[in-house]
Amino acid sequence: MTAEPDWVLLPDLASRAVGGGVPWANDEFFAVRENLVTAAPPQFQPSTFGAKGQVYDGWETRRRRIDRDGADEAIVRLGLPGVISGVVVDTAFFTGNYPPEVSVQAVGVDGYPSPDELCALDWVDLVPRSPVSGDTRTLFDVLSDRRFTHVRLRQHPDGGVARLRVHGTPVPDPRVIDRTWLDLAALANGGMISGCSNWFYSSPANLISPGLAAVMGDGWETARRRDDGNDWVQVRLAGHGVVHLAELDTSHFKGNAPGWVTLTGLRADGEVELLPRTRLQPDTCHKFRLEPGADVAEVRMDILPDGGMARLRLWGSLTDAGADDLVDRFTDSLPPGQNAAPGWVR
Ligand SMILES: NC(=O)NC(NC(N)=O)C(=O)[O-]
Repeated sequence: MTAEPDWVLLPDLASRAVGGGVPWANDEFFAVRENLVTAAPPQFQPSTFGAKGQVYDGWETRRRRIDRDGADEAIVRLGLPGVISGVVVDTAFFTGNYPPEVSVQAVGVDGYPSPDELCALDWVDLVPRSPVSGDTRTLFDVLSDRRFTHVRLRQHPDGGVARLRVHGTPVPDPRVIDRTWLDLAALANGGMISGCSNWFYSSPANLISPGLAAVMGDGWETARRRDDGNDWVQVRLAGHGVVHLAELDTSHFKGNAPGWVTLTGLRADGEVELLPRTRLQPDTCHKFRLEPGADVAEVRMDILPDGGMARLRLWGSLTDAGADDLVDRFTDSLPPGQNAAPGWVR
């Protein structure tokens, strides 16, 4: 098996789990476009026929009879706009009906465009027209430092794709962030997982995803440890900030919540204790007020000894340097010539 690129560990910016959607497709005769961004892996049961044909967990168009050199297309709205490092086109279970070729384009747009307005925009090529196989995940590297809000998948000429995964780094819009009180860990605010001891069952990015976890699989869960160590996860905050309140949510982890937790701030000049060893209860959202102290850019959560957690929220404020950094990340990812100097919401 060949190793996958590091970017597959970056969050899926298109996933429904982070608010992604599919506002438009030119055709979805056999299977609806929304399946493209379903967070769960695709499933298939043979010989399940609905009114239109075999049921597929993906987006599937009809067989073209005119314009057989044309393409079918679907537009995906990223739940987390950001810089894209790679896309995965997954044709799982599409065997006699996958597209021989796909291409992917993207656009970065302000506001809330309608499907008609999106179709009329100038799209940038991310993946040129490229071959794919049936029932296969095909990974495409993307080289761009621009912030995109929407992605368009084209199937040449028609067929079915189970999932489109768009991996990258969220770049929040500072004009709609309150720098005096925000969740410094949240993906939506520019927080990122920067290290993790173990993600056997589920991804640590779930910890800092939007909303509540609906089931245990929506959180982060490690394998059972059989040594004397402990599991941990590290979060690079939205920017340098001071954390005032930690929200540690063990919802759905009933027989496998950690026994205890600590929070440690990581600074260039060493470590600072944010939360001393504290007992946790299963299936409970804990809120702990922290002594506001040193500003930190990264926080490590140690769970003792192992287990799982649904969400980690670190509420606080950005320092001036942290706020400047967030604005720079946004302006640096705008297209050339577009130098919006965003004002802060206070
Ligand atoms: N057996 C099929 O999958 N046939 C067709 N697709 C569906 N969904 O029935 C087709 O023509 O691609």
